[in-house]
Amino acid sequence: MTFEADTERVYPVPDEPATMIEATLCFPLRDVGGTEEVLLIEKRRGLGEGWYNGPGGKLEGEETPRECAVRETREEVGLEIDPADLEKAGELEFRLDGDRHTFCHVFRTRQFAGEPHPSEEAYPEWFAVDDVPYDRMWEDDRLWLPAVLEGETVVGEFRFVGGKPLDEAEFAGHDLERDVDFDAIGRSR
Ligand SMILES: CNc1ncnc2c1ncn2[C@@H]1O[C@H](COP(=O)(O)OP(=O)(O)OP(=O)(O)O)[C@@H](O)[C@H]1O
Repeated sequence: MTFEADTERVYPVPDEPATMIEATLCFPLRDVGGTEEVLLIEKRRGLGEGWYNGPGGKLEGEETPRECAVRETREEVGLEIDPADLEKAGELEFRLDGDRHTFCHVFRTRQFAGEPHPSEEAYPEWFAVDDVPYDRMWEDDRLWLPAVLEGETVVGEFRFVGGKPLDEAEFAGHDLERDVDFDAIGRSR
């Protein structure tokens, strides 16, 4: 539920459902003999099944986005990350038929321990950053992920239409801002 303040009272905005999902994506990066690589997962179940994405998922309980990204990366591919080593790289809002559907915090890191291994939910695979399989990913990824992999920051809104589920909806438009200083606006958590 979101609220809008006027001078006298605070009231709910009727067209914003209370069900918006808050989620994370995490992109581990490494250098192999001068080639920059990113760890993606092939999602084996749930939303976006069969597509590549970063490790990630929905916030649970009282955890912060950073804690969620660490937990999801551990659960999905077995890498251990210190939350302080995650760099906030983006905030993405996915809208479905005009309603806010998912708000996603994007992180990247070069510091992690362990070797990625498959889980029930995900099959991990390293890709050169200039050979990312955008044709097997969410349609919006090609619009913001290249910037994230180049070390930039992004804030974007991506609009889908055509009813649920989100991964069967049609991509209809977007707005994207680059070079956002998340520390300066107090949004690096
Ligand atoms: C619309 N365009 C999109 N583009 C890129 N990424 C998108 C996305 N829409 C959702 N995502 C991400 O997909 C993951 C699903 O979350 P995830 O918790 O794995 O969902 P799933 O339905 O499988 O639920 P479980 O928690 O496994 O039960 C989560 O990181 C979320 O940010």
